[in-house]
Amino acid sequence: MGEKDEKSPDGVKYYRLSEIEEQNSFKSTWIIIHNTVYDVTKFLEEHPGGEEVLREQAGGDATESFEDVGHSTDAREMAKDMIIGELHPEDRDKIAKPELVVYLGDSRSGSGHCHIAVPHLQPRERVTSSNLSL
Ligand code: HEM
Repeated sequence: MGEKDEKSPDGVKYYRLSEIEEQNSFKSTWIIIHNTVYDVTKFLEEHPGGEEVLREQAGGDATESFEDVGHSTDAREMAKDMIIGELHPEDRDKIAKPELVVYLGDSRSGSGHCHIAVPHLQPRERVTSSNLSL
């Protein structure tokens, strides 16, 4: 069945983003965290953070919200049981967001801002005032 049955060399199931986006209902709720696909349908009611926050991310990329909460090691272990596969490599760019947007005011133009998006920085490499030299 073509793309739907694609597997990586080590047998991991790949899902296309379009398939994942359809799993956003009570019957089936999938979320993506770090390109891994989780089926959280049965976990919704048990989630200590509530089912609403998971629903909001249903069918899409929840990496940022998941990391913003600072989930415990226990939570990460729990999540492993819900893994059903991975986001297809060709679709990964579609959910990649710039990690940092720098706003530089330009007093000469007077018209406001210069936006520089810096893509593909991993969270642990997030630029802070201590390692950013302007
Ligand atoms: C498979 C995915 C997930 C698992 C297994 C999981 C599990 C947990 C667990 C065990 C806790 C209790 C605190 C801790 O141990 O860190 C928790 C708290 C929380 N989770 Fe998740 N979570 C998941 C995804 C998410 C996502 C995607 C969001 C946001 C959209 C989220 C939002 C929260 C919030 C806000 C709390 C804090 C509740 C509080 O401190 O009162 N979680 N989660």
